Amino acid sequence: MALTLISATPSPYARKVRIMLAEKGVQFTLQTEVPWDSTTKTKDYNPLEKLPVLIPDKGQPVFESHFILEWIEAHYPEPRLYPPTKEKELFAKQIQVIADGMCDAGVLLFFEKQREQPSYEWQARQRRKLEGGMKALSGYVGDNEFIVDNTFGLADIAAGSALGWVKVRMPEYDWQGEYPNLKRYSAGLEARKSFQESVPYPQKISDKIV
Ligand SMILES: N[C@@H](CCC(=O)N[C@@H](CS(=O)(=O)O)C(=O)NCC(=O)O)C(=O)O
Repeated sequence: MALTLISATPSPYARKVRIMLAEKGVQFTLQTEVPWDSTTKTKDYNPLEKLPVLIPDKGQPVFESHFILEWIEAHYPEPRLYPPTKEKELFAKQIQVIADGMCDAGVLLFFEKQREQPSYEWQARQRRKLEGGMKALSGYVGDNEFIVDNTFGLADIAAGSALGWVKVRMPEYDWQGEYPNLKRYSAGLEARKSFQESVPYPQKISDKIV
């Protein structure tokens, strides 16, 4: 089955998908876009007009990153990247909720800063969510190399992608100084080939969006 992934250079959500496909050795075509520009093709495949979108050459487009990862694990089960028991799988998914939520808050913060009259209160609210998530991740990582059973998997893909995104998109946020264990954890993940092949970087947005 041929796969195409609609992605964007800074996208932490798309990076999760790129990392999982790479860790499973699944070949795919990377279609890099700016989802905020009128040139994007996302609306042709996702009624919510968001990337990532995974497009199999047979069947329906798959969208929403956490669902795309489940779809990949179901169709390409080896090597397993979801924990072996339901309880541990649910725990890994809860870590993904925290990681994705940090990115959601960070994205809202990023665009709020570009408004003609940014709301201080709204920025403070989003920053609290980001910082709260960071503290929670630090607690879950502890002194381990990986979060669930100290085995690389879904939780690390999600947490690692979120940390990599904050590092690029919010260089002023010194989470690595505040949480040395997260600095160590993130560096360990970024050394993996799947992470090295998908390092995020800013995109140029042409259209006015906020
Ligand atoms: N919950 C979604 C979030 C995806 C998302 O917000 N994607 C952004 C691009 S990026 O933030 O990942 O770079 C997008 O397409 N935004 C366009 C839009 O929201 O209209 C997921 O996990 O896939």
